[in-house]
Amino acid sequence: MKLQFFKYQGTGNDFVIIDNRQDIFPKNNTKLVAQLCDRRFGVGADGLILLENDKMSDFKMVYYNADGGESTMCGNGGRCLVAFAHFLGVIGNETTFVAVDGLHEATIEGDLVNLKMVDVDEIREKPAYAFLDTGSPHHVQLVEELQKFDVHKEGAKLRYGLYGKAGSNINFVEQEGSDAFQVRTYERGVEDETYSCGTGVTAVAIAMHKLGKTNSNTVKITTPGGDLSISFEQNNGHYTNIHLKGPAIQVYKGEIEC
Ligand SMILES: N[C@H](CCC[C@H](N)C(=O)O)C(=O)O
Repeated sequence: MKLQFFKYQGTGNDFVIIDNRQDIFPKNNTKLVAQLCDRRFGVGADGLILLENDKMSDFKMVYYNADGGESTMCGNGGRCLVAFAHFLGVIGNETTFVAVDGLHEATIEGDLVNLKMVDVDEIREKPAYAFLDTGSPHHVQLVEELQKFDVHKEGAKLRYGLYGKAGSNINFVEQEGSDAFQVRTYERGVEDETYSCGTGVTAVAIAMHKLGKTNSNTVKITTPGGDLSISFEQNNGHYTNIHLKGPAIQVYKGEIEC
C-alpha cells in the first residue's frame, strides 16, 4: 500500500502525521507504526499521529508512541496536528478537537499554536520530586547542571524502577530565572530523551508553581528543541485554563510503500 504522510516537528519533538479521515490506516498494526517511526528503517519520529473525522468536534487525534503503542495525550503532537488541520483547510485559525484525554481548544497564528491542556487537580509532592498528569503522566525533578546530566540513564532507571510497567515520562529541571526553567525529558514509549515534551513542560511549569519556585502564571521553558510558553490559572491548588504555546512546523511531505 502507498501511504502519504507529512513530517512535523514541534520544538524538535517530531511526528509522522497521516490524514486518516477516509480510515485507510491499519490502526492495529503496531509493527507498522514502530517501523514508520524507526530512525534507520523507516521515516523516523518520536510518534505517529492520525487526523480523523469526529461528529462532535472539528477532528479527532489518535496518538502512537515510537514503540508502536497507542498512548496518552501528546502536547507537541496536538499542536502539530492543529497546524496540519489548518494546512489541509479543515479548520481556520481556531478549533476544538477531541483527543484521548477529552476536548482541546486551540488557536494558530503563523507557525505558533496555542493549545489548551486538561485541568490538573492532583499533584503528588515528594521530597525529591513531584508527580502529576497533564494528559500524560509526568515525574518532575530539579537537578544541578542539567546540561551534564545523564538523562537517558537516570530517566530509564526511574521510568522502569519507580513507575514499573505502566511507566511515566521523566522530566529533569534546572531553574533559569524567576519565571524560566530548562527542561530535558526522558519519554515513555520512545524510551529515550526527546528534544522536547509538551505535556512534560506543562507538568514542569505547574509543579514549579506548586512548589513555590515561581509566582508567575506564565512560565518560559527552554528545551533542547526550542522554547515553549505555559500559562495557567490556580485556585486552591487546582490548575485550570492551562495553555501550551509554541511553534509547530511542517518539515516535508512523503510517500512510503508499506
Ligand atoms: N510519550 C508520552 C506521550 C507523548 C508525550 C509528548 N510527546 C508530548 O509532547 O506531550 C507518553 O506515552 O506518556
